[in-house]
Amino acid sequence: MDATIKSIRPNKPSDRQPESRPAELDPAEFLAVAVRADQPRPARAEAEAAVKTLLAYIGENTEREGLLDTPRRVVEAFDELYQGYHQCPAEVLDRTFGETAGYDDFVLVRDIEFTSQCEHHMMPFYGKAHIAYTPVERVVGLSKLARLTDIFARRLQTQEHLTAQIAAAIDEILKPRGVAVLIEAEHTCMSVRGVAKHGASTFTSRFTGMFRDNPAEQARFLSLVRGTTR
Ligand SMILES: Nc1nc2c(ncn2[C@@H]2O[C@H](COP(=O)(O)OP(=O)(O)OP(=O)(O)O)[C@@H](O)[C@H]2O)c(=O)[nH]1
Ligand SMILES: [Zn+2]
Repeated sequence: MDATIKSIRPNKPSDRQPESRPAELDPAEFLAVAVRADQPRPARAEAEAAVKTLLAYIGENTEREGLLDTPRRVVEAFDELYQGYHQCPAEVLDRTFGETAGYDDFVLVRDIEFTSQCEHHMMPFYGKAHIAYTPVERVVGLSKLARLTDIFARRLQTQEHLTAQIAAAIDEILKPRGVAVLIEAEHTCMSVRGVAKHGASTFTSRFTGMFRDNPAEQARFLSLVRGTTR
């Protein structure tokens, strides 16, 4: 059985949205730092105690030598995996360059590796993001598209939400002629637990502006992503 989910197809006219940004996306979530400095959060010691509780829950002896430092390590790993809550997408795309010699095609960065955590099970999903945008006069540093991907990936996510947030941030901040984002990923909550299907890939895409309105541009983006130029 082919478990691959493919949601990519050129938009039919009836699919076109008048707004490039989906209504459910709040600019506060894709433009700003997600955790405000004044937001109350549990102390680190409380987080470590919670890890100890989970260890006891699975039946472990929390006092054995090999586990003594585990709560600290887990909380440190969380700090790393979820650092995107403290990072600002708008700042990453802040620096642009104007000397483009009138460049007027889209810019595509393909195969941006990422790891994110699914918000249903807090288990990793990982894969590649492919991002294109068509600049208006100014371009952004290429690495910034990868940095933007990491900011959103290092938060609890669904793949659909991650895809939409990346597109919305680029759309809102750079105001390009269009954005195309395609993400392909494997979800460990689906491969190592639950239905346990290894190798199933999930594809999600978001097109705005000229990519949304012009199926030929979508097709050109998709063929470049697949490595087959037209
Ligand atoms: N749409 C979407 N679903 C996801 C994503 N990550 C995980 N899921 C799914 O979230 C669903 C949660 O379903 P529930 O029935 O509430 O939870 P569950 O009992 O653990 O489901 P199973 O995984 O089927 O065992 C599962 O079908 C997951 O495969 C994602 O990024 N997008
Ligand atoms: Zn999951």
